[in-house]
Amino acid sequence: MTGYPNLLEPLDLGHVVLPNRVIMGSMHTGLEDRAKDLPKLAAYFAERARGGVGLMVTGGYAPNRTGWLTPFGSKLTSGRQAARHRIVTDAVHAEGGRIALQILHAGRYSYHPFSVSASALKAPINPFRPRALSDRGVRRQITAYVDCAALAREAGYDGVEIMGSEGYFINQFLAERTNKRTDRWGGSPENRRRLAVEIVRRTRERVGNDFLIIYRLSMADLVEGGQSWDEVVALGKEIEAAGASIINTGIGWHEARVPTIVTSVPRAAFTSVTAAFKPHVGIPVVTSNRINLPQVAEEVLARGDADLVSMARPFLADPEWVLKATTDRADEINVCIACNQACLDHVFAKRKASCMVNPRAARETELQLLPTRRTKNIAVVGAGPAGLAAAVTAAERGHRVELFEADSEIGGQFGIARRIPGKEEFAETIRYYRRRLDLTGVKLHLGRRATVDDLAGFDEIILATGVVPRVPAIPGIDHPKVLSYVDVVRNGRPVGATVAVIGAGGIGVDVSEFLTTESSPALDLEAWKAEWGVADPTVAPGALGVPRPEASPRQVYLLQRKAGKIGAGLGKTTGWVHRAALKNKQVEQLRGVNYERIDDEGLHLTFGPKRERPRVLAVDNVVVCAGQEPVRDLAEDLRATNRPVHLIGGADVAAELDAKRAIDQATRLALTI
Ligand SMILES: Cc1cc2nc3c(=O)[nH]c(=O)nc-3n(C[C@H](O)[C@H](O)[C@H](O)COP(=O)(O)OP(=O)(O)OC[C@H]3O[C@@H](n4cnc5c(N)ncnc54)[C@H](O)[C@@H]3O)c2cc1C
Ligand SMILES: Cc1cc2nc3c(=O)[nH]c(=O)nc-3n(C[C@H](O)[C@H](O)[C@H](O)COP(=O)(O)O)c2cc1C
Ligand code: SF4
Repeated sequence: MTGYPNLLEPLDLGHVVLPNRVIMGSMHTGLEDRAKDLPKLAAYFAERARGGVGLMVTGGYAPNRTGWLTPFGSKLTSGRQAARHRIVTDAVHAEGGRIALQILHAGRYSYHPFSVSASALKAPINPFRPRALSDRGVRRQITAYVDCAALAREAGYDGVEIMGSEGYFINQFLAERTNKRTDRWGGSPENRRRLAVEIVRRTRERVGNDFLIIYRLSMADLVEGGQSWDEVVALGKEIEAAGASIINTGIGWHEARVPTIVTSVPRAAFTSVTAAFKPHVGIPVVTSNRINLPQVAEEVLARGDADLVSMARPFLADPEWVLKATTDRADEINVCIACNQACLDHVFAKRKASCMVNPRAARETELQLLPTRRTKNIAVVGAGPAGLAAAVTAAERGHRVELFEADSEIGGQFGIARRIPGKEEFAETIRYYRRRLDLTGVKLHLGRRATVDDLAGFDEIILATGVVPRVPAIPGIDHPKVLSYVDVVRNGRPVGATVAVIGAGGIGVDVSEFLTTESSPALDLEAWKAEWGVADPTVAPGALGVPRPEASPRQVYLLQRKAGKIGAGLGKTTGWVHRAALKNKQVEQLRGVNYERIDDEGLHLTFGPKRERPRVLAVDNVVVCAGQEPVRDLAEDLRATNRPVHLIGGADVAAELDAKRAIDQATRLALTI
């Protein structure tokens, strides 16, 4: 018996028994879009089925061209396409798994000029204005859903998930915000619900009773004009009566200005919403978002918040999540740290999704971990993310690996990142690697700055020596009030009440959050809800309240030379959250500045190419976050002795917030060395 009795309890759904309470939530990876990628998708899902997840849901497939999220994206509209999906469903079934296909009609979120919706109202996040559907047009969309579900059945899927949340087509009919119709598809709440209910009812009629219909129901829209709680509950009841097997939780429309999945969102932040909904229906209810560890999932289920938990990104990070939980190896789980860097940010950039902490995700056929044919003695220098990934992967393949780390702890800059409020999850990656070092038998030398002599006798030398903060050439940069981000965040050097942060890249943004936050809202759900204005959905429509951020203990100025926006290099899904957080904390952002000098008076600035508008910021401290320099001394020394070296991670390319590249590069090297 493991410590997760609720999580691992089977669920009898009549015609099928799920072996546990874990669903892998829907994620569009980009492998759905082309037939030639289906074998890769099959390998991706098969690996996760082997890992023991109870039920998986594919990324969204449009039921017709108008519902396409992007032109030539994923859709399931013909028998020929359905036949090709057999490779996916057979692979999953061969591993003893179950898989449902998600039907997602994007409505006004469709990124093409032929989009349709309830009304001709443009979404704030899409330049294309949709066409309002006629009555016949609405009926044709319903038929498309039903046909798509029938094709999914023909393709061997165990069910479908009807995507009714996140602001997509069905939501656009449900909410007053986007449905201004006066016919039988709009006006009253009953009329607005008609589309969703008809889709489920007619799908059940068509597919029969031995096929799962999951309905993803938006329980908290998090936008003005969203559904009231009474409407949410009434919808749930009607969806159940129409024949759904399971109701899944959807949180927040894409256009909402409340973060719902980034790393600063507390774990299991929205399960109370599912808990409020669950008593109103008799079918099993799934909860979702930011559940990443077995103990978190277990607590959610033990509290009775839901019958099942859906985890999406955690299965990118670790396909064996369930297997490890079941076999008392939770400490071996590679935890999703909710960075979005290789998954959602890739999808938004029209790249195929993967995972920062698991570069093999959705690359299973390409990046295979095969035992080495010739065991080598390998030295890895530096136990940051790059060195750790290289060391454990090489050792897992059968090499003898020694890892040298100058610091007294492993983790490199992740040891700094984890101290940023809202980035505590980064500690999980360090924990994961610590465990994997033990399991793979890597010989770790902590507190040992490797020298050329230490590296004699190894067949291969991998240098992952990382970076050091760059010191900009500003007059007065050696003034005692000047500190580096390492001094402040890692070494805990005292900082005064007014501070200027030089450099508004990812680290400058993080340091500003560090300086303006006393206790991390990510660890305090109520404080986080207050900061972002997340209210009780049973009282406030759409769960929208008034944001009330805690006052900052400091006045912080965040400065950059460039005129563009702060944190411009941050991902699309995370950058806006950081910018909004800094605004909440009244961090003054100054762009297009020239740093003239630093002295007892403070930081002297001018603005623009003509060095105009001189201004002195009378600050107690200046914290420098002005980029990094690669640490390559050892590489140069080794090359001078004609020893070949592999340079990886920050030591190879000193870019900010670049762990994704570092881990990917390290893993690929170790898989071939
Ligand atoms: C505040 C902060 C927030 C961040 N947030 C993110 C984020 O959200 N996303 C992201 O992708 N990245 C983020 N990063 C950057 C990320 O941490 C780095 O890109 C990543 O750590 C680079 O990995 P690395 O292994 O190449 O180098 P490092 O992490 O710099 O590790 C290098 C290691 O080598 C050791 N070393 C150096 N020389 C020797 C020697 N001669 N012998 C032995 N050991 C040696 C060092 O002590 C160090 O531990 C953040 C960084 C900071 C500081
Ligand atoms: C790369 C990516 C793609 C996604 N695509 C879909 C999708 O096609 N349909 C959907 O309902 N949700 C999609 N989601 C949202 C997830 O299903 C889930 O709600 C979200 O990631 C939060 O859960 P998690 O914290 O367990 O990842 C996607 C999420 C990610 C990260
Ligand atoms: S890239 Fe980041 S958010 Fe996405 S699955 Fe991996 S760890 Fe999680």
